[in-house]
Amino acid sequence: MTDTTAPLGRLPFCELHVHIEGTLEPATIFELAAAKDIRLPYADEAELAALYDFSDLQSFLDLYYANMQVLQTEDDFEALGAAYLRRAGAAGVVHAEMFVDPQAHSVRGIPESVVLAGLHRAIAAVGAETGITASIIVCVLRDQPVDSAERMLDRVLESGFAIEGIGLDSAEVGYPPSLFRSVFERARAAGLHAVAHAGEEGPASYVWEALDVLGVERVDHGNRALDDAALVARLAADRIPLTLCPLSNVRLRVIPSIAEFPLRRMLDTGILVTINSDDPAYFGGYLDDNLRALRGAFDLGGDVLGLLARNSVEASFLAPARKHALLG
Ligand code: HPA
Ligand SMILES: [Zn+2]
Repeated sequence: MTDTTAPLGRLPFCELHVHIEGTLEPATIFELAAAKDIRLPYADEAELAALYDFSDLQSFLDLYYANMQVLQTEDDFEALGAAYLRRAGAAGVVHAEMFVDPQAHSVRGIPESVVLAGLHRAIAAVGAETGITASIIVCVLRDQPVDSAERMLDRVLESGFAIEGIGLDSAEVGYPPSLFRSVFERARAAGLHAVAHAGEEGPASYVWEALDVLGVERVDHGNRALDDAALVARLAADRIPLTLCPLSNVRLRVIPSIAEFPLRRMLDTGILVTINSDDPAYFGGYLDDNLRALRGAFDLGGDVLGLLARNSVEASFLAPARKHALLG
């Protein structure tokens, strides 16, 4: 019998694909709404939870953006970030690179500086408490105009807050990465790392564009890369990591069930794959829950878990000395 109770064990994992707004738990949505006198369109948590039955990425995004209305102040973003970091740290995550969607907040009148100040307070507070480290990757909403992304980047850079990188997320099909060439060029010139969601619902050609037009160093999801042998060879040869998200793939119907998650195929190609939670409050679990689901489905041995932990460290943007210390 495989022991599925302690999936992270003592292995040091980095989480590289988690949307901080996707850690907003139903109970917190109701608490924040009550505190602010916001009328939610659901009577209680059970009615909200019943909506977490998604048919595709867009059906999830509609709820994800609607629920963000309860996030308004620096304190709200601090509490959101702190709750995630405590939860992740308790499961054994030693470092997290957290996505945030500034345009989803600025459109509601909440400046980038408020969002970033709250998240930085959370990183400092929980870091001091537990030793976990974290950084922030600001994501461009690819279904919004390029001009909106340019202004978001301007304001993030002007804010002076430390930012690890730029990413690309939201509705994928119909919004190829190449639309955002100029934004990514400026971000990389400003010293930011670059990543992008590609090949979750969109085709392998979007993964090529993310690499060759945006210059990304990691691809988020990237499942559809398996459709293209030349792309697989490129990802493996250049050691471009994929940040895979098993429970997300099941809940957004990218795959029919966890048993179809292409972990073995991915590992066999030699691509540097990592396991992540994406939007844990929406998709049924945090990083440890994702690993537990994989262990339940695939009878993974300690060797594979060890490899996934090492890959997560290698794929992170941590300084070489810290990587070395974590890799032992
Ligand atoms: O899984 C996702 N895909 C694209 N955009 C997102 N924004 C939050 N989660 C996701
Ligand atoms: Zn994602």
